[in-house]
Amino acid sequence: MALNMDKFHFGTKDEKKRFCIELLDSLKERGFAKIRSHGVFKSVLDPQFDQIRRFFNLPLDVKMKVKHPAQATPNRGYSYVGQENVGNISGYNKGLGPANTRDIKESIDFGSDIDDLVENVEVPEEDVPNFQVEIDGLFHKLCETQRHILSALAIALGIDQSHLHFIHDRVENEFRLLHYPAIPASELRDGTATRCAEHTDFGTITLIFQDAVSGLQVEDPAEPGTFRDVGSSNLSDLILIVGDSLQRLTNDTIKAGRHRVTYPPGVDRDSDEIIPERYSMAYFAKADRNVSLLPLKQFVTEANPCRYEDVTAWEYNNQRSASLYEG
Ligand SMILES: O=C(O)CCC(=O)C(=O)O
Ligand SMILES: [Fe+2]
Repeated sequence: MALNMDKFHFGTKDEKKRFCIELLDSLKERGFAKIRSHGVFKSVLDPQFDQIRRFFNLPLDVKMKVKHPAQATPNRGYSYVGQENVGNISGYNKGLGPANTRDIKESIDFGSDIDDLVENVEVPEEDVPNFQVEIDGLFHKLCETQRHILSALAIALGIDQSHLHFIHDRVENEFRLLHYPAIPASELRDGTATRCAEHTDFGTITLIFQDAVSGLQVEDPAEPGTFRDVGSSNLSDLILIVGDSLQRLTNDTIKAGRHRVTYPPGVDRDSDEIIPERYSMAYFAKADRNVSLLPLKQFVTEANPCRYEDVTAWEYNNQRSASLYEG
């Protein structure tokens, strides 16, 4: 069931509080939360998905004009199918070292226009008219939504909202558009290839929109190893997943949601059925690079001693990203 964010903005004091508690409960019980009325309207998302389709339908040599730079982070620009393999970190997460699963996806990443570490890689106007201006607009809109969600989580956790905002002050977030090409179901059968291998995200929170094909799955926190489908009956359902940085800051009070993208619900894995192409958008909120991810003092008690070492958001991000990219 989707939580209605109107209750947070316009509800009574009790309704607002209830929204915050239900949000936190959903993250703890299901590993994700689904949110409606989050401020990004269907009338914006529908044409945005069309624009994303236009970009990925361009010939490869045109997409390569905005290719991902050689350095792994921060993520900017276009990554071709096979360039990033999330499977390399699935094993890392479990302490097993790199795995060998290919991701069958292509993506393009953007940062904020005030990020002074790197320039944004911009899609030229002649390749997809209005693309960049709309992406920049959506980036800002999602940044606002992210701030409201952080406020709601702070209320539910009983911590200072302004502190969570302060550590995201420099907007060092990343916005990723993804295309998963159509493939025969049989290509995923032996496990050497997938759409996006299981992983946790590195930042604080991730906001995802997916098209009707679905295929996103989140691990059931109560049953590690069991992944459950997260369908989007409505294109504007926002799926919220917690990343490693927030798990660290809260000293495991909220755990990062392990997720992956695989067969859409209803596909017969033993057939040669073609899995339709899929498009999604993922907005990764990140703590400012210089912020320490040492657990906040409110979450460190005698019963729950500090579980993590002092590492900055940037150091952590780079440790995790190092194994992701091919070139
Ligand atoms: O495509 C999706 O729905 C999720 C993608 C994802 O998990 C990621 O890029 O980190
Ligand atoms: Fe992810």
